[in-house]
Amino acid sequence: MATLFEKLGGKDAVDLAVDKFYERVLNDDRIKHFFVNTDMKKQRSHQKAFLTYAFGGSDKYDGRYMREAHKALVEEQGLSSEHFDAVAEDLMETLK
Ligand code: HEM
Repeated sequence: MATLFEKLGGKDAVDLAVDKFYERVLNDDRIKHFFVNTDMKKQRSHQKAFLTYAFGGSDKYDGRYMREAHKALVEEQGLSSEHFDAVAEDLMETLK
């Protein structure tokens, strides 16, 4: 049976969606400040690996766990659910 990853269009589709998504995030005044010290080349590649894994396109993900990856942002920069909602909205707009 085709995986969700294949149904969504595979690598090309995920790559394009992630690139467009971060373009939108970095222009979003509600959340762009969280990314000022982030290496966006690495970030895009981590996110592609994570989504490929989440959609069933690979069976391993070597990146950090989500809680660990965002711990300092929560504790030191006040990352909260309102920022999550902004990210979710940007993702929905990207996929329209
Ligand atoms: C469903 C929600 C989210 C997912 C799936 C997600 C996914 C990821 C992944 C895969 C990484 C890379 C982990 C690694 O380095 O191994 C990461 C890092 C990061 N995320 Fe998220 N994220 C989410 C929500 C958010 C939100 C709401 C924000 C802030 C508005 C955010 C800001 C960041 C930043 C700034 C980093 C890089 C941290 C660093 O530079 O070390 N994320 N995220």
